[in-house]
Amino acid sequence: MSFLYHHKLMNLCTCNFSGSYHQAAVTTELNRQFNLSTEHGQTVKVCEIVAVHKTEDEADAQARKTVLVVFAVSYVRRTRQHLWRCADVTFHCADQQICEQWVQVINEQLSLLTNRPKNLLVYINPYGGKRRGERIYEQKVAPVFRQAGIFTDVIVTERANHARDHLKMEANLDDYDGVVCVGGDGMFSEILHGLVTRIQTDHGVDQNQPDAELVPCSLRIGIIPAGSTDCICFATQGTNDPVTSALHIVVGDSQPMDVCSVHHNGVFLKYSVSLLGYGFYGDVLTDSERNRWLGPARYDLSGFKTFLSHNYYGGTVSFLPADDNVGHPRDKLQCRSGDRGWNVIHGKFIAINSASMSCACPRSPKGLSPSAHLADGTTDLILVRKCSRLDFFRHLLRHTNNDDQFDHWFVEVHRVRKFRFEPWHPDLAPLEDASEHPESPDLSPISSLQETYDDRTAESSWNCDGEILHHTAIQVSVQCQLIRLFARGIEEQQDAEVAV
Ligand SMILES: Nc1ncnc2c1ncn2[C@@H]1O[C@H](COP(=O)(O)OP(=O)(O)OP(=O)(O)O)[C@@H](O)[C@H]1O
Ligand SMILES: CCCCCCCCCCCCC/C=C/[C@@H](O)[C@H](CO)NC(=O)CCCCC
Ligand SMILES: [Ca+2]
Repeated sequence: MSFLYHHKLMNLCTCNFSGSYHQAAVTTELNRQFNLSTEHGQTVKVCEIVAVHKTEDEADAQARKTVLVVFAVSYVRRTRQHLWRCADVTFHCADQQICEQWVQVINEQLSLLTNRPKNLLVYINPYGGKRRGERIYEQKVAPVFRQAGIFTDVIVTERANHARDHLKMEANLDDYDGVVCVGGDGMFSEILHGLVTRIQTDHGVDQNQPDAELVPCSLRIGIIPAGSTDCICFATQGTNDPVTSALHIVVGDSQPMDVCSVHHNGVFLKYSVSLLGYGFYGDVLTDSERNRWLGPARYDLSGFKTFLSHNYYGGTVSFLPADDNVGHPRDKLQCRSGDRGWNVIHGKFIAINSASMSCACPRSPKGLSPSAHLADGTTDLILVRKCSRLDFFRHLLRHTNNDDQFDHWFVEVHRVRKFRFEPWHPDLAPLEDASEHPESPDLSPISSLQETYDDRTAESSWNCDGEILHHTAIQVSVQCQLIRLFARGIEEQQDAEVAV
């Protein structure tokens, strides 16, 4: 369709619109993004149109005692805090033919947007979060997909790992443009494992090889949040709202994302995209699994209990820093036993967290590592050393306000490509904890093995995106941009339009 033809059609339209609601003053761009603008100064990009359809405005026709031809454009309207809504703008015109031409042209323009999915495979976890997955999908998401003309095959899972196994072994992936997960981070993890494992199997890649070059997934994943934390959704969209997610899927957004592969002695354990946490977050998760019946509140209860128990764990962390992070001013680390770029730290830690994305969620809107990037091939390794309860409380509190949670003597953060962790075993424990912070008043160097023996026998577990890992000694490697989501990262707030 040529620019001239557009232009002619638009002129015709401006002449013929009745203008009762919105005048159609139209501007054009050559790159498929011709805009519809209303008298309110609002602009609708074609790439943000959900659907267009002819309708009848009977009430208005009766009031005016005339037959009006009407077409409605449903489009993405940005409201507050990254929320997207589907809004309608209605155009009236007296001429049936012009109206049909408009609908046809807009539909033609939409069909040129090849990034939009047409067929989706949807998995719903009916037991995630507050057990509202099915209702959320039927009431809020399915109508948006229907409106956008997207075909769906829907599977409501019957057991844990149903979705993972179906993707791994049964699903005919060629039939779909994407997979949609209705649930929380645990459900996302199932989809991730099913999809990544299937692709590697199809390409003959052995996931047990920590250095294997994994094949990226061509299918994008959409997340309809219906879980307890929904951190992957929140951190990639800025909100955990089902309609917003559905609209990001409809417009065909694409956000590449890093995935960490976790191995134990050369055996593949799990993938992680958000948090790998040993100590505090591992203990919170272990305790919370006993109280699943409490729903999302289980994390608050277990968080409180774990905070009170104030455990710390001995271990050795080794990591390979990302190139551009060498010499970071916040880096309090002096390289000890460097081995081809690896740094080694022995210590006692309240928490060891690896955040491959910000991990923003409603509990902590800026997340565990606010400036972590989604697709840069790195993960932020946060080491929280043994400190007083009050200090740890201050650190936690800073996740909820604007203060810098890394600005404590007992916290250090490194942007890394790989890391390893080895818990201390009594027979292997070093004689001295060489990495204790010298400025710390309550951390005098430990001189006797006996004094620390009890600490060193205790082990925590790893929280891997909300799942417990059954090994504590792990090797982690970031796989740059292994998957893509139907998301676009968090938009700058000034780009958002306020509702008219
Ligand atoms: N039909 C099912 N019956 C029981 N468990 C299921 C079923 N389908 C999926 N699961 C499991 O439920 C677990 C929790 O699901 P989900 O992540 O959706 O919710 P959540 O744990 O409440 O939220 P979050 O992970 O965001 O904290 C997942 O580990 C998933 O494997
Ligand atoms: C004094 C008030 C202090 C409040 C401090 C709050 C700090 C919250 C940081 C939240 C970080 C969430 C990281 C995301 C982890 C998810 O992969 C995982 C699965 O859904 N959720 C949890 O493990 C659940 C983790 C829940 C932790 C409480
Ligand atoms: Ca990253």
